[in-house]
Amino acid sequence: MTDKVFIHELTAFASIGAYEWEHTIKQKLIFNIEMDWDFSQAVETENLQYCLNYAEISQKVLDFVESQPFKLVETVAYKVADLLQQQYGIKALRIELHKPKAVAQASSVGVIVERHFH
Ligand SMILES: Nc1nc2c(c(=O)[nH]1)N=C([C@H](O)[C@@H](O)CO)CN2
Repeated sequence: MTDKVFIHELTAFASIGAYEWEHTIKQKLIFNIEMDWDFSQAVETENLQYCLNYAEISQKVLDFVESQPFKLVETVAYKVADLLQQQYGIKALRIELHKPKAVAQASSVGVIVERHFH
């Protein structure tokens, strides 16, 4: 059995792009994040302290992504995965990162990173 906490369509405005002109603007990045987490202690105690707090993680990701420039979406996805693993001890996660305006003819483009740390 695997329990998961998810965050869908978390939207950041970031300095992101491979080209110099992209760093004169902010662009939208949208995250779908899924994180493995055993719910049993939280369910036994009904205590938020044993949860993977989706509100706290959402803010952590936004603060990280919006506070510094990045060139590639791959880098953002890798660094967010590392951040979540290191700060919360998440054992497995999946990050889907969209840069929706990057290709005019596509509704969205981006990358998917999956990690299994155990
Ligand atoms: N795989 C990737 N392809 C592209 C990226 C990227 O980060 N990863 N970035 C760009 C440009 O920044 C683009 O979004 C702006 O035109 C192109 N391809």
